[in-house]
Amino acid sequence: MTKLQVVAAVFIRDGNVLGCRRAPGRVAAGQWEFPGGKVEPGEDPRFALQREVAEELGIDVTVGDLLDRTPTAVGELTIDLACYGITEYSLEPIASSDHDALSWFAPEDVFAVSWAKPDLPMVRKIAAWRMWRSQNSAVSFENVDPSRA
Ligand SMILES: Nc1nc2c([nH]c(=O)n2[C@H]2C[C@H](O)[C@@H](COP(=O)(O)OP(=O)(O)OP(=O)(O)O)O2)c(=O)[nH]1
Repeated sequence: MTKLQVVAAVFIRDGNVLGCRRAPGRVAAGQWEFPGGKVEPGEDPRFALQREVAEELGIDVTVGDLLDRTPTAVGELTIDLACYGITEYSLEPIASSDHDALSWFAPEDVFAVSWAKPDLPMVRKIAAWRMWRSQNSAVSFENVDPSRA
């Protein structure tokens, strides 16, 4: 089975998380995911994520912690998806070359849309951040502890 190493960016703004809808004509069009893409052979995953985000969203980011890494079988492929928190970004993401919609989701609203299957472990963690936020005034990377999700 072919394994694809894919990296994805979890942006947080005011406690909301950025989701992107794959544009018509792309693999898995219409599904929601995080910005990112495939790691090239021999490439550092964090560097790959910076490169993909720059290509797709046209912005520079600082890549923080690995929040989730789960391999998922999708047809004949295994998607080895690693999701990293983005700690700083040069500009607000507003448009993407690969997506036809960008939206910020509160943790309690993440399941309002249909996510790509490999993204579900990360999305479940985000949904669990609601409990964490209810004990704290705001969610941010400074006070989200991924081990609690
Ligand atoms: N970018 C991204 N891809 C994801 C996610 N979840 C998921 O299953 N995928 C899948 C879709 C694709 O099969 C693969 C990544 O492909 P891509 O098309 O985004 O990557 P890329 O920009 O490097 O590809 P390409 O257009 O250069 O061929 O991983 C996700 O959250 N973000």
